[in-house]
Amino acid sequence: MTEQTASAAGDPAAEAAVAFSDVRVAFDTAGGSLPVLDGIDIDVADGEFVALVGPSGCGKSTLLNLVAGTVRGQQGQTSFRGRPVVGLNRDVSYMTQKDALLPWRTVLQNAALPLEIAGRSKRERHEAAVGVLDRVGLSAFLQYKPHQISGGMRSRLALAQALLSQASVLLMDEPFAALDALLRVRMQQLLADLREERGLTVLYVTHDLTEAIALADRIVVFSNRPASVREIRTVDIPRPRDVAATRALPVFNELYADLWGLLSKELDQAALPEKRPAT
Ligand SMILES: Nc1ncnc2c1ncn2[C@@H]1O[C@H](COP(=O)(O)OP(=O)(O)OP(=O)(O)O)[C@@H](O)[C@H]1O
Repeated sequence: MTEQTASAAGDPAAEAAVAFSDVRVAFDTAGGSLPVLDGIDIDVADGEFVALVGPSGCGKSTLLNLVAGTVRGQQGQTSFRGRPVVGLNRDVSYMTQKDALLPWRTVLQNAALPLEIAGRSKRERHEAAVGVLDRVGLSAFLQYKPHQISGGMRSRLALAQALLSQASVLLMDEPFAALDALLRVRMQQLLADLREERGLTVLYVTHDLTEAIALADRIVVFSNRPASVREIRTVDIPRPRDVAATRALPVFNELYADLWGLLSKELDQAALPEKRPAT
């Protein structure tokens, strides 16, 4: 299952929706230069779902920021559909850890925003937004403002917004972390279904290995910061998937144990200095 290159098949450069080539990123901080990404090489094929897992703070969100064009590396290249990302990338939909809902707009108006920006008619916007809000379970809250709904509802609204954008590439940073277990599985299923329907490419950061296995075609495991690609695993579960049912598959347990072992090793290494006996 291990792959040395991150391309799914064939010529990666020709197929890649997103490509990181020897990307290095360091941030200037009060304490000096903080190396975050260390020579990242990953190709994400068009229509592929790639989950990014790794220790907290290793640089996963930074990787999404490179694709969104809000961060630039000091070395290497991040490409989007064959072209280097040099400024804000408006061809992706980015669901960040903190939602960007407009407080003065209703749930319906927030959801429809991407369609408004795309110049769709009022009627078209309304119909599409109502349909997706229904699928995320918010149809009873169309006229509410963001501060009037719960954290979990806000993240479902942010998901609706992302799904209503016409972008074919979704960047998702722990999008379902605020949801309870049952709702999380339902939203994962919705994402999996829409991904099949629309052939979406998804780059998905998560700390939840269950979620990574249930949704992804491949899972990239990162090292501690500065992050390098530790391993890439292919998820050999046929699609379309019934998200909840994936957990009962033998391959699920095997992969979970494998990923858990890889991540535990990283955490152990990060903890090494504290493990040394006091002298
Ligand atoms: N703009 C910035 N300026 C300075 N440091 C930054 C900046 N953005 C991120 N960092 C630092 O870079 C490191 C990696 O951050 P990042 O958010 O990419 O990690 P992550 O793997 O997504 O973390 P988590 O899993 O906890 O969400 C962290 O130490 C963070 O403090």
